[in-house]
Amino acid sequence: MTIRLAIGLMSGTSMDGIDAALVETDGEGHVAPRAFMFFPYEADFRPRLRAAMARALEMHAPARDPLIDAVEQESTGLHAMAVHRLLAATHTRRDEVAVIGYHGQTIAHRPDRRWTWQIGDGATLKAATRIPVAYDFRSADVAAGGEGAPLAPGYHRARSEALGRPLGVLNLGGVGNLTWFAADGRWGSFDTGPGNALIDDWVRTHTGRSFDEDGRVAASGITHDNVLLTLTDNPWFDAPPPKSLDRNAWDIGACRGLSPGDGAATLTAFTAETVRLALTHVPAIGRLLVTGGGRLNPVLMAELVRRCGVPCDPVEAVGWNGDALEAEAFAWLAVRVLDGKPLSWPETTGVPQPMPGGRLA
Ligand SMILES: Nc1ncnc2c1ncn2[C@@H]1O[C@H](COP(=O)(O)OP(=O)(O)OP(=O)(O)O)[C@@H](O)[C@H]1O
Ligand SMILES: CC(=O)N[C@H]1[C@@H]2OC[C@@H](O2)[C@@H](O)[C@@H]1O[C@H](C)C(=O)O
Repeated sequence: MTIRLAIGLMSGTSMDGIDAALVETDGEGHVAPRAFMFFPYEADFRPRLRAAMARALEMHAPARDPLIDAVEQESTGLHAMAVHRLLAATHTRRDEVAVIGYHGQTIAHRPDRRWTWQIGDGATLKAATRIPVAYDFRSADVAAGGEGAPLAPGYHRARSEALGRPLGVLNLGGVGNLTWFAADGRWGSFDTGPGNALIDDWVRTHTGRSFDEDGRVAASGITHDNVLLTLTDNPWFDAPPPKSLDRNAWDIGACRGLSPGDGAATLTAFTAETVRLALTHVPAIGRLLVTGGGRLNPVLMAELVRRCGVPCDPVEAVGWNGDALEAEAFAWLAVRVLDGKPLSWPETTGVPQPMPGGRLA
């Protein structure tokens, strides 16, 4: 097994910025995270990104578009800067890094139409950093009939091997996704529903802040069970996995007319309820380790425990870094791209066979 140094870059569906992780790994069970940095997007970049997303969702299939092209070039430049700053902060020479795993920014995800669209120009990032770049991680899976997401589960499996089973790893980013490991060795993954996306959208619309810091807005309100029922009364939750979601699959319309606090409380309860519904599709998992920004929201965590009826701990409880985990996953996946190994499995995305993927610049 070749052990390499890799950088993972994840700019997730929360659109808050770029997560950058430096990891030493063989793309299997050897994983030594070395460093993590977060580069928040400037406030004026986020509306441009949202506009690119809105444009992409109107399209029948990915196509060149001046607005999207401009946002892509800007985003690629920001990722190049993130790499340079990570290298400088960790005193790492670029020739020590075997590969960058460049996820890119998902602007639309339509596996039903057999496409998924992450903007980010791998060739430009390679030219700017002079490090090989693995990118376009999801297309091969979707083209083969998989969901194209989630892709971090292989990394969750590699990291959790020593932790025992059963176990669930829940990522609460913009969208939520669950990786489950049963006591008998079975495993699987799928998207659970909105993570923080609706809470963020509501709080931005009603308070102007970009997210509900420490769940304070939600804590000031009460959950409207009738609205919660409307939100959960959706056949998507009954559908068995595999399944995945576009960030904008749901919107905050059902909460129209509620006070800021009540809307935030109801949407926070909704996110937790979607996880309870997700658990009805999998064997008993015993414990949930929670990663992603949602683990920092105490109202959401309390709702999770109450509704799911299992202990829910931030991944820090087992020594992982919940801000870095998904970026680390793309470093690990990039090393697997170099080695031509599968990135997804029938259990994780529903792809017919274990599926290599990604492109190399
Ligand atoms: N202190 C906090 N209190 C409440 N919510 C928080 C806090 N910190 C972060 N968050 C939430 O976490 C979100 C960011 O989560 P994360 O960084 O995991 O998203 P992401 O990288 O876009 O994820 P993904 O790609 O998995 O969708 C923020 O938009 C916010 O909603
Ligand atoms: C299409 C896309 O970008 N999906 C993301 C999104 O954010 C969370 C959830 O939806 C997950 O399916 C995926 O990201 C994680 C990191 C993954 O692929 O594992």
